[in-house]
Amino acid sequence: MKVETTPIEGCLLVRTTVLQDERGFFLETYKQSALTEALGRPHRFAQGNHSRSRAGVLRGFHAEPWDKLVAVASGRALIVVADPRPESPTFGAHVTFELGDAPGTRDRVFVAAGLGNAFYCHTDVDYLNDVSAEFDPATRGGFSWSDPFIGVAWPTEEPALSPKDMSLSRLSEQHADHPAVIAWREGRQSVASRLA
Ligand SMILES: Cc1cn([C@H]2C[C@H](O)[C@@H](COP(=O)(O)OP(=O)(O)O[C@H]3O[C@@H](C)C(=O)[C@@H](O)[C@H]3O)O2)c(=O)[nH]c1=O
Repeated sequence: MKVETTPIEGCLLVRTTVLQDERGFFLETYKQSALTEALGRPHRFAQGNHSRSRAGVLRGFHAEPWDKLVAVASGRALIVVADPRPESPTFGAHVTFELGDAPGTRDRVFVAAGLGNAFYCHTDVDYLNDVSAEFDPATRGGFSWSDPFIGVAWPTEEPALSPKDMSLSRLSEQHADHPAVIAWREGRQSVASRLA
């Protein structure tokens, strides 16, 4: 298992090694020591979640005050992690991963508390996530999947969304006075350049 950093601090790619044999495969889903070393801080998981979605569903962006380790157990999904932390040098930027059945991978994505994540289902999808705190609806945050300030190249402009996700406001509205939002609005700086 190899844990790789990404341009967004707190978003890690947990590269798994898939061991195939005549029965199928085996893989380790995470190792506390490898994650702790890559994160530079201790972590623990307190709850496990499993959702099933049909093809064309998009869930997110959800920004929650707990760490998450996400995976696609079956089907294939586009996983997107965006940075809504106003003090972060990568505020508004995003990274993407294709997880699940080939051409996706069996890797996992670690999403630190405070980041936002979303996924789009290319097929029917079983999505797993371990989280570092028990669910508390009062502390959940989120922002719109379709904010041009974030600029995700989603596979469709008309995904199936929950009413809650449909009603989320844009990050660029939540932080309308942020210098990066102003620069983007005035056409002076693209958000993608914040990853450089
Ligand atoms: C997240 C969660 C939801 N629920 C309930 C609330 C609601 O009645 C039902 C469905 O909730 P939601 O519509 O918010 O579920 P969903 O949109 O699937 O939320 C998930 O989105 C993806 C992107 C993630 O990464 C997850 O961590 C989680 O935020 O399940 C729990 O009971 N426990 C939980 O931990």
